Amino acid sequence: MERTMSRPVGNLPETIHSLIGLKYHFTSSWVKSVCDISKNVSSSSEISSTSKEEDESAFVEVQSIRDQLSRLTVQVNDQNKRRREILNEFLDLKGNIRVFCRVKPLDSKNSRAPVSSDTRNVIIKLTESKRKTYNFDRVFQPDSSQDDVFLEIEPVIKSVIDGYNACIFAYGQTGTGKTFTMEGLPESPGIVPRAIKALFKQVEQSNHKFVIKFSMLEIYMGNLRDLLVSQGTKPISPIPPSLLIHTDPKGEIDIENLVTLKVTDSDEVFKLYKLGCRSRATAFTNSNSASSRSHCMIRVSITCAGAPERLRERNKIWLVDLGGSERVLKTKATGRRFDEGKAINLSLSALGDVINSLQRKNAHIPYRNSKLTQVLKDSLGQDSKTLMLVHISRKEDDLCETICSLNFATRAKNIHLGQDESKEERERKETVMRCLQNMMETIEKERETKLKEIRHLNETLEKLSGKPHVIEEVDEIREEIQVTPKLKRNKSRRASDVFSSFMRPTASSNRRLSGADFRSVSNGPGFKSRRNSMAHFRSESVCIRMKDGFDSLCDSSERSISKSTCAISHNRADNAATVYSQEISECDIKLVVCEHNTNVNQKEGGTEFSRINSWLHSQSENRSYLLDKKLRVSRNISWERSSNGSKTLEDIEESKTEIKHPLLLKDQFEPECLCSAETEDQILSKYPNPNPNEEDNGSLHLPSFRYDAWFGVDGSAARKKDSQASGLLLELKQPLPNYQRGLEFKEDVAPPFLGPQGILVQTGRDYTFVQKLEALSLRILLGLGFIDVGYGSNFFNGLTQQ
Ligand SMILES: Nc1ncnc2c1ncn2[C@@H]1O[C@H](COP(=O)(O)OP(=O)(O)OP(=O)(O)O)[C@@H](O)[C@H]1O
Repeated sequence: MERTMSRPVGNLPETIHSLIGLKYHFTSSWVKSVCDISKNVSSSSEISSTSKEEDESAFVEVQSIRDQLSRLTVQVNDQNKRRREILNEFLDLKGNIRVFCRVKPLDSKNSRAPVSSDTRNVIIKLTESKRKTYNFDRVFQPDSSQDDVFLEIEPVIKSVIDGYNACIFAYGQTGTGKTFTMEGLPESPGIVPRAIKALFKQVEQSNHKFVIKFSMLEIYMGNLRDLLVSQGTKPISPIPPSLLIHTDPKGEIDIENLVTLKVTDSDEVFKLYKLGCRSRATAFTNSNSASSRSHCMIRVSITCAGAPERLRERNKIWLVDLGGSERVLKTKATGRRFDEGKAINLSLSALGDVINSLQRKNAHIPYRNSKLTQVLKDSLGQDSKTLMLVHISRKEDDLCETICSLNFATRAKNIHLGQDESKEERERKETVMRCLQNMMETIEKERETKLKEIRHLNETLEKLSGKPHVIEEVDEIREEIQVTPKLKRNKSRRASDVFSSFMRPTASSNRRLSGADFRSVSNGPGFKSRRNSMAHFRSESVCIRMKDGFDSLCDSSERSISKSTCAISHNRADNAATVYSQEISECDIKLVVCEHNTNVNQKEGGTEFSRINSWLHSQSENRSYLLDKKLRVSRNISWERSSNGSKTLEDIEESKTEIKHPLLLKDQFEPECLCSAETEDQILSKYPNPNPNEEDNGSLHLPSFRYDAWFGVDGSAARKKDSQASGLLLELKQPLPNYQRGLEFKEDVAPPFLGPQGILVQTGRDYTFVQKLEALSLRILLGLGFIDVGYGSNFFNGLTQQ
């Protein structure tokens, strides 16, 4: 009853009515309350009859504005929908996969140019009497400006606002202007800055709230690299989590662990873009002084909820500056440059195959043949808008490459057109397109007027009611940074706590599953002191460069995607120039430390490892190999590369500069710790700073050691009785042939190793493999994965005590 009395006067009739409806409850208190209400009516109306009128008129006004706003919003949404349909029709006529050609101006006027062009054709003069014509959706002449190019791109950007996925990429021989077209120069910005600006402008003009996110990566030698994450070059540099490509149930592609930043304006994007560009792999080549050695890919993701006119709630556009196609014979590239060129050409050819299959509407589209096409899978084909800009040179010297590029482009172009159109057909199409374009412009103008009206009404509404007309925000608006791990690490309860030791994830899979590791390690508590800096080591997964040797050891052409280094330290997140795994093939290494008694018996050790090995081999998914290794620590040998040091140790050499106080490995860790279930902090607390006078400056002290190692389960290697033994689990993405399973070191493979302990492999590819494996294991030891490695002592006890 109290509540009824306190209601506004306007509710009185309603209140009385409701009370009358409850006649059987008539009581003296009811009568009293009615009297109170009546009193309230008279006193209120006497006191504020004027303000009541004002309130009422304001209320009516607010109500009417709200009605207008709703009406206008519905109209704008209808217009958006209509515009989307027209734009789509327009783009369909143009072709969902469109191919443009841009001809680079000649460097010198005297150069002979066997290439000429008009707005749709490129004509190649093969001989005096023979010409070949290639036609395109549009040809940009040498004097075309960046404006001209962007004018053709703009409709695609609009369709991105409408919810379509899109992909714009620059293809062509190295040095023909791909980066110029995509990135441009400060005085003549290219597609990327213009597209970003256009996107934000469209978003501003829209009546919906959009969430825009930015990511940038490159595909270098077949591996994905996040360009927004600083890539360490040294063993102690942070490990960026591996980028893994996933397809969700809707068929959308997501890249696990890729840093995705929410951006609110184009300036933010440009800053990130600059940052990403700094990490790109470029190099001097014969054709271009700053040649891109990778495919640089920018992803702008757009989310907009509650916009029924959009095709989908979440979509994206990829802006790709492809690595230059090149003939290695011509570039005379050798070594790494050669390998880079080879990797670029392979993926470009895979891209060509995909586009060709899409154009032909083949049942099978070979997306899986390269990382590039896997990443772009949902942005190529179907309703996605694809634009390829083929770049060519007019130089006579480049004629061969020009023809190759034109042939590639023609393959891509043929798809939607089937055969070349007749002149009439083309003219008819152009008339329709012009008509559609006019319709679009009219709609856009009307929409702009309505949006202005909405803005004005919103301001009035805000003045009257103090509240703007609310557009619902999407959840993600509040999201600042999104890294996309498949599973987030549960800090309070780890998987390894829950599962029996056999089922625990391996260190490597932990790393994969915890994309946020990188950040959480850096920021987490307990990582403050310098001595604790060892705690940041996460040598859970290490990649090994497996050049030619490993390639041919593996049967399949599919490569591992894992990459990266061996250790992580939060205070070492330097911006060093990027050097990273260079070769296509890699293998993922997991460190498993096995408990042995000090006086390890060769026979026992062998049996134990064989058992573990056979268990691992039975896990066909893992393709894991256990490599038995004997670890020996010596005080006298510093961490130096010897004069006859092997080339394969160059990575290790890099770490030299980081060593300030050589320590003994065993001073820092004891074998039992290596398989202990203790946390990193617990382990580290046992190892105080050996030099307490020294200031705790957060620097990393690497152990200096040499070790005496052998791999293999055949037991042929001699062992020193007093050595501590431990085990390494090497998980290869590709199985090694059976005969390769037992591997041992050769004496002079890689100082500072001791040896020889058994010479099984002396020359050739196997030798290279072993060399690299050895270098790798040393790196692992440097990072020493004593932290949660997934397989603890229980695991081994469980196996060996059977
Ligand atoms: N249309 C153009 N107008 C003016 N300069 C151009 C044009 N195209 C390219 N250039 C210039 O040519 C040089 C090489 O261009 P760019 O680096 O963009 O080539 P690229 O195709 O990206 O090469 P790579 O594949 O090796 O990275 C640059 O100095 C660039 O400014």
